[in-house]
Amino acid sequence: MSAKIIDGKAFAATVREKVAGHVAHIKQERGITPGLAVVLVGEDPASAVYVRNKGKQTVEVGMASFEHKLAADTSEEALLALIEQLNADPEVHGILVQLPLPAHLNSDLVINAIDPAKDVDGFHISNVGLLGTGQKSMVPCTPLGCLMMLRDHHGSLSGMDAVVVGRSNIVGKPMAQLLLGDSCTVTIAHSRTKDLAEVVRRADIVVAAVGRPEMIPGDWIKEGATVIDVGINRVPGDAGKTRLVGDVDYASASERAGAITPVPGGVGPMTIACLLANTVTACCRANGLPEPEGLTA
Ligand SMILES: NC(=O)C1=CN([C@@H]2O[C@H](COP(=O)(O)OP(=O)(O)OC[C@H]3O[C@@H](n4cnc5c(N)ncnc54)[C@H](OP(=O)(O)O)[C@@H]3O)[C@@H](O)[C@H]2O)C=CC1
Ligand SMILES: Nc1nc(=O)c2c([nH]1)NC[C@@H]1CN(c3ccc(C(=O)N[C@@H](CCC(=O)O)C(=O)O)cc3)C=[N+]21
Repeated sequence: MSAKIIDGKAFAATVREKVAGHVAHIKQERGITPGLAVVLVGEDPASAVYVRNKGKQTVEVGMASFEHKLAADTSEEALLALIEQLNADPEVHGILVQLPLPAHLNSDLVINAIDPAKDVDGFHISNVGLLGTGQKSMVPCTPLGCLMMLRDHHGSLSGMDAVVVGRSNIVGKPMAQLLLGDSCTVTIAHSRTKDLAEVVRRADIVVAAVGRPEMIPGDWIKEGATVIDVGINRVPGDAGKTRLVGDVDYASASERAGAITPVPGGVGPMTIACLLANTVTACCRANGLPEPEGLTA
């Protein structure tokens, strides 16, 4: 079988179009411009690219973008003071602190200082708890984007066997919660999992979020399964350049899968689109406006 390619780039464009429609409506009805603040600490070039892309797309959908770039040696007190200021700023509806933070900063402390209502990453303990108990929350962008693509492809996910490879707080765990919420039978695998190949072979849905280039070979994929590849790994390419690959060996996996997301052009663009969607949702909730439909979990 040759897999259907799930085009995250095209899907993300439709999400951004919906977001732009809601933004225009909110501006017209209430004179409010949804605003997203992104905080970057340090000079990591890859993070700087993401932050620039986010800022550009934020402006493109009609929202206000506030970028705060802090030196790598910024103190915890200074970062917490900025977060306090953004929490209090009525023009800021969403706050994202780019991770990972430099090692001298306690990221749990920093994230939990964000007003949960403005926590568009969905990483604050309140949002994690709300998601885990099936209550309305801010849902982490990457898992939300994956869920949107899965629902679009399958309709209902009820009763499907889903395997999430990776158990990070930002991808693996919230992904598993969302799949459980959609009534999948969920397995979370990680570096200590015994016989990962056997676990992955059972799956109707495989979500790979490991951070190891092409570690999942095609022969682990059940015939016809849906593969969502979250991994973003930069590896040496031709002529001294680098290229991006996922956590799944795309060439062999697409021979067996029913559907698969590419890297680049899969989960990555959906992550940014969902960040914009969460910002509009946060703005609506903050202003007592009806929630945008089709943009939340
Ligand atoms: N497309 C997008 O928008 C995004 C992409 N990413 C990408 O997704 C990937 C994962 O990110 P993130 O969750 O933050 O990564 P983390 O490093 O936080 O987590 C990786 C997880 O993979 C598990 N793991 C590591 N090695 C193995 C192995 N050999 N077999 C099975 N499991 C293993 C780890 O297990 P253990 O817990 O036991 O150590 C851990 O749970 C990265 O490539 C990252 O760049 C991340 C965020 C957004
Ligand atoms: N607080 C926080 N929230 C995040 O959501 C967050 C973060 N920190 N730190 C880093 C990771 C990573 N991440 C990506 C977002 C978009 C692409 C993306 O758009 N990727 C493009 C390719 C981009 C390129 O060419 O480099 C694609 O896959 O097609 C990738 C990765 C968000 N993260």
